[in-house]
Amino acid sequence: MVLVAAGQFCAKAVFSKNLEAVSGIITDAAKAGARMIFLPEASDFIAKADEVASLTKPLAQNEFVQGVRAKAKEIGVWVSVGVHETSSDPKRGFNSHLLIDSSGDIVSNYHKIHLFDVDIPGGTRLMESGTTVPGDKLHDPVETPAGKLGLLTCYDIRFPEAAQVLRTRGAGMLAYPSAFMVRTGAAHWEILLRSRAIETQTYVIGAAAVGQHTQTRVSWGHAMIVDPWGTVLAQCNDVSHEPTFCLANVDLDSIRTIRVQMPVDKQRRTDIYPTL
Ligand SMILES: O=C(O)CNC(=O)[C@H](CS)NC(=O)CCC(=O)C(=O)O
Repeated sequence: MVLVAAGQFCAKAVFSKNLEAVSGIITDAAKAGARMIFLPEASDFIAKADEVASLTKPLAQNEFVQGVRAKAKEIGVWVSVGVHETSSDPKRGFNSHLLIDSSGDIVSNYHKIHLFDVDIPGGTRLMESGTTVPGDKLHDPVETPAGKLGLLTCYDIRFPEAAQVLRTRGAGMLAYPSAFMVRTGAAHWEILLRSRAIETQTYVIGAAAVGQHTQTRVSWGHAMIVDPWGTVLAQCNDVSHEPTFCLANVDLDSIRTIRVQMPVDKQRRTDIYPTL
């Protein structure tokens, strides 16, 4: 059994404030026994669309990233965290999901492949591709203290193929650092996390941004940890938008048991539909 934490807080446009918030989450979750701490998408900052390009930095010059790496090393925990990162396009950066080990080293850096370009009349309009370059690959799952972890991000959760590919490559746990809209979050967030967990028979960790980031930007929160049976083991509430986290145990034996009892991965009809 390995205790892990899913964090929730409200990032704003100031890196140092966001670093303070996640440092508190990392310290307190580690004190509670967590060995891996998952933080939301865009934890370094969430700002108005026209401010994103000027705030986005190379990882080496991002004081938020350097601060989280130092904290992970100081406390001796692994951290998954979403941040912005410059690309070769001066106007648009990557939406990066970093996995940092307990030495403070970045052991994987996944660039979100599905961008949130959505226009719901009377609801959400957000064009992520205006500020972001899509990634072009999925990375192999990484061996961590809580087993093999596959990295995805937020809107990627609507594309079950990506989860399935990581499961096929050995993932026992999938992390989706997120900043879901309130409207889509209320309707879909928990169902999507639980669906991916049930289909892939993996733990699914949804660290989540919460609350009012800018005048027009609000996130749903409800950070949660789901087990391979689809049970919500832990979740943060949306009553307070203060930095917080929820905790649950990852049990590698339970993954094995469920996969033996219901061997969906061996029962795919790839004679009828394509292998991913
Ligand atoms: O770029 C940033 O600052 C942070 N990125 C995000 O918040 C991204 C892109 S706008 N949000 C989502 O993907 C929400 C998905 C969602 O809400 C859904 O799938 O329903």
